[in-house]
Amino acid sequence: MNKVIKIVVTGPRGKMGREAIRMITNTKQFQLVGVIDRNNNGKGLSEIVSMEDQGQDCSVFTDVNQCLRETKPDCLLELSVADAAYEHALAAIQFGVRPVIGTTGLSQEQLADIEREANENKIGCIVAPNFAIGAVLMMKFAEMAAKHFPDVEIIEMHHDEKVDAPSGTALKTAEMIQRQRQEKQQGHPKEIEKLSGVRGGDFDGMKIHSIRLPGLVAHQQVLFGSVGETLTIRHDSYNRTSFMTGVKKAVETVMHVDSYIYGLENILE
Ligand SMILES: NC(=O)C1=CN([C@@H]2O[C@H](COP(=O)(O)OP(=O)(O)OC[C@H]3O[C@@H](n4cnc5c(N)ncnc54)[C@H](O)[C@@H]3O)[C@@H](O)[C@H]2O)C=CC1
Ligand SMILES: O=C(O)C1=N[C@H](C(=O)O)C[C@H](O)C1
Repeated sequence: MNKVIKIVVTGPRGKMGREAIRMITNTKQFQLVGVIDRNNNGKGLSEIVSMEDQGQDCSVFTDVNQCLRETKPDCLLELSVADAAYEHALAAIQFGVRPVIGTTGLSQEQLADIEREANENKIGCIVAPNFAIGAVLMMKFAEMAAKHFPDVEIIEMHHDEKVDAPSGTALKTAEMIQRQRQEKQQGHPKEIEKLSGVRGGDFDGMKIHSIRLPGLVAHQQVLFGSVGETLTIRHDSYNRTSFMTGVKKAVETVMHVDSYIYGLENILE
């Protein structure tokens, strides 16, 4: 029989945190042993979130070190904000706890530190800018298309509570396209922005456009253009349950690896 995986969730009052707690509670081989919240140290989880459809209560911590010392988890599921995620991930690795990081907005330097610490300490760590299987396929398809279509623009659309722009998914998509695409500065060489920022952010000559509106969840279009044709690859997450298959897969997988992995595509068969 498989061993039960003991999990600490960060950001338990957040949109992803609440969904993840529901998934963990409904998964036999997972056990929620603690949560890390910005406030509410010493309270019970049931005092800070509605536990209607959830069976497992646990303690709330604000200090990551105290939480890891007292709860002794196998995995830290990070779903809060970038700077806290960095601190939580490094602390987890020091305690021998495997981080699964869904939080986006971490800098390249922060990710490089986490990668180095995980690899030096031989602790499995998975960073997944998007846990939705369809989003991972969208990125892979975009990477394939980029070999044939060097002209590309990325439009990502999210709810207006999102703090980081561009999204982690858009950045990861651009990185994957960059691996295949011939170097190219797109658009007219003498292009003039008459309104600042109107052509979007520049990633190695590719443009990324970020849209924020109430009503949206998480959506992205990758548009390729060539002579007389365009190709559009689009993914939509309509709710946060869409991310849970990937979260589950990442938590199960991180228990069997001893190094840093960036991107869910690297663990899907
Ligand atoms: N990888 C993926 O598939 C997905 C990633 N995300 C990312 O996950 C993160 C969370 O997203 P949401 O749940 O939508 O945001 P949210 O704003 O609803 O929740 C974030 C929570 O983190 C908490 N928090 C802030 N500082 C903290 C700290 N120091 N310690 C513990 N908790 C702290 C906040 O109080 C809040 O409850 C974001 O970075 C988002 O981009 C979101 C959806 C999918
Ligand atoms: O904040 C969100 O909502 C999401 N964040 C991730 C990102 O930045 O790519 C994943 C998904 O797009 C939802």
